Amino acid sequence: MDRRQDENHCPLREALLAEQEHLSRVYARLDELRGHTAEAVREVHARGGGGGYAATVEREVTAGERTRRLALLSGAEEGLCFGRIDHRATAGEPGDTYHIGRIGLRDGDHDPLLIDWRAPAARPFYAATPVSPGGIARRRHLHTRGRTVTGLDDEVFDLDGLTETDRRGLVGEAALLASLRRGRTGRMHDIVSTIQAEQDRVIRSRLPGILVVQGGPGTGKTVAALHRAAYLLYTHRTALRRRGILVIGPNATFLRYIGQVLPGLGETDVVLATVGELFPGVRATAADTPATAAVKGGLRMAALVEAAVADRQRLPADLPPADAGAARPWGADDSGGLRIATDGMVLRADAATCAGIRGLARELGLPHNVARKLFVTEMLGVLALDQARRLDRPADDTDLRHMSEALWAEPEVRAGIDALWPLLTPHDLVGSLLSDPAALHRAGGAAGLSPAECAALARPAGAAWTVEDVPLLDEAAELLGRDDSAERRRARARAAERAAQERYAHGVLEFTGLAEDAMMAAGALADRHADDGPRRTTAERAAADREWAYGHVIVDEAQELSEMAWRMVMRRIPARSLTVVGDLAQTGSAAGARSWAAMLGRYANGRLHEERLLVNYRTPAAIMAVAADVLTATAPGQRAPESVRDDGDPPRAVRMPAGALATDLPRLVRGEVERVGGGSAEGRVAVVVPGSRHAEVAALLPEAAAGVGPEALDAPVAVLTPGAAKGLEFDSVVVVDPQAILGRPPHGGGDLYVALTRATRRLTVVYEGDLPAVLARLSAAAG
Ligand SMILES: Nc1ncnc2c1ncn2[C@@H]1O[C@H](COP(=O)(O)OP(=O)(O)OP(=O)(O)O)[C@@H](O)[C@H]1O
Repeated sequence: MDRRQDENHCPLREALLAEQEHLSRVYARLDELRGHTAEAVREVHARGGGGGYAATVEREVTAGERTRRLALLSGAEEGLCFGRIDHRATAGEPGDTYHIGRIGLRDGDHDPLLIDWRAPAARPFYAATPVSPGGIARRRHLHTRGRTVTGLDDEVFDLDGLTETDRRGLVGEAALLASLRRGRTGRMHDIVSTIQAEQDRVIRSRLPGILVVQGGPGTGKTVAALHRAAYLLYTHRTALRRRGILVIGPNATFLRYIGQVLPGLGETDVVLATVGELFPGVRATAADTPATAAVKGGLRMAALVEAAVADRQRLPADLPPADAGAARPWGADDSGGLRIATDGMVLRADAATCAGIRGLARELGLPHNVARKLFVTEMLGVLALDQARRLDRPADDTDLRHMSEALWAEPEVRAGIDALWPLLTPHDLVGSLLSDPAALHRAGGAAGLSPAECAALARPAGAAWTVEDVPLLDEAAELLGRDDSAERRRARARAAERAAQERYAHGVLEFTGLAEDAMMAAGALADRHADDGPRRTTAERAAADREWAYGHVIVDEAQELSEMAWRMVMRRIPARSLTVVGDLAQTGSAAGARSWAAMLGRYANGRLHEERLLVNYRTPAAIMAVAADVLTATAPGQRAPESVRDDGDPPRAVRMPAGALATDLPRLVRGEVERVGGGSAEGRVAVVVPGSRHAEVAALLPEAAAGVGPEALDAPVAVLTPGAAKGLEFDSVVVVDPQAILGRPPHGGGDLYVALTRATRRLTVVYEGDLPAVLARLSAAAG
């Protein structure tokens, strides 16, 4: 707080009055624009449904734009204006003053009333520091409740006569700290009014290339990444609205935790997904064991899947024998050729011919299912020729083509050729590979896997997909491709029609004046009319399409992604425009990252840029000191962030013998609920337990949300494993059995570090026997 501010001092009252006057003008303008826009939406709907295609398109463009605008204006009520910057006076001329807010507004004369926080003119509000004020004389934070100004918080940058130390002391932390001390609600909030300079650098980084944001727990990586999405959509609206932004998070709970931030900022063209959901049609949530995950996440799996595809392109001699007693009309003959009994005769293709056709099809370098077309055509040609010979019937090319077609209609012929080069789905290929130890060893051998590694991959047929399987499915889809020639013929016809529609849409955009706005690209508009199906947003279309190329991808908790997962993610973003946020000290997955360069360098083409966030905004210093000890002991190369908060209660350790857990733990947890929230919606408690004890502890706390699903965010108490707690935060955290958490391979130290750093106010560690040595600071505290 500016030290000149004091309740009895006139300048403050005057300043409050002046700000109130401005805020009232801003809200009056907002109301006015809402009224106009609502009226405009009503007007376009009132035009009715007549007028044919042209009128429908025009109506839809206009209605869509106006509705979007109305939603933006309606969503900007709370905290609409939160700051102001005063530029330095120059040559006797007063400097410009701008008010900063959630959206941009101009008055009736088009003069700016409010600058959107993402606009270049707002940048100094976030970037100015006492050392480099960037032409700013003062930054003011406005505190408001509803439409009333309740307080001011000034940082003065050109106050002569202050020492450097005094200037640093002026940095207005009041607004930030007030925001950080609020109780947690189970939902992340936006931070537009208090973005810090180091975070602002991340948010406004250039669009192209891979930006890695490495930062310890609570440094605002997630929240900065989400604001970056909003900033990019604002700054590169045309390109990104069309292609959308994909945000990848670690689990459904986390996605729900962050889910309100972007809509809260007025942005909806964003797909939120976990790695387990990136393959359309599969929603994997189960995880493999660390040993299996370590093998499955490695890049050699790409070679393994490739070898598995090649293994399904067989020669007759490779075909598995028919089951005992089940005679098959097709199979290998004595010399390794193909024999097919059909329509009263036996047709043959010798071994060398089959090998030659397979070689030809492979040489095409096309995906398996696409190259199959050539394999089938050639094999049918050979069989048709054999048939003609056996019938002693001369046949020209036209006859042979007809005979081939007739043969393809015979089930035995189809089955015989399918056995050599089957049409495969990714599900067939990966499912049958993992449940067939012999096939695993063949493909594994070709990919350089040891027998033990192949054995680690094996599992029963029909097992549910795991998160680690999803990149394999994606890899398989890539290698298998689709035989889409018929589809392509239809697409060519549609494309011609669409080109005509796009030309028409251009006309509509110009006519309605929206072309200028660039909010609606003609292509996107034409897309919406290209089929008769339900109208879908960019986000919906992108989520359903495996081959969708996004405009930007944000990956949170990125340290958990394996090499194979990154391969899959990179297919979604051929332009390689990514924001990757994570903390190498928190890696829990056996196949996760140990170095960003090692994980991502191969995709970056020299454009890998790393930013570091070093200040922890979540965890009070006393709790962070406990976590830092764990980090030092278990990951000596990593550095814990500095806490900005020194409030909160002293962390404590509570010894609870096994026999007392059933009565004492529920009592302790109830006490925490009372302390942090008194039963109100604000104030939340997490009990973090090792995976091996989750069920046992959850059973002791029946009122808690024990699932790992999003419902964990709705109850006042959640029982979570360290993995499920990743990225979340709670007012009070109770860590049960730290020794077992520490002991879990491969990254028990990282897991305990994650668990301890979820707390915003209170930390309790419940242990049996002796407290682990890495938590010695706690026993001193308890003593
Ligand atoms: N500038 C800021 N103003 C207000 N709150 C902030 C700011 N920066 C971060 N926070 C708050 O700090 C908390 C931690 O932020 P966030 O979850 O983004 O950290 P993180 O680096 O992703 O942590 P972790 O690695 O533990 O997942 C959140 O409650 C966030 O809202």
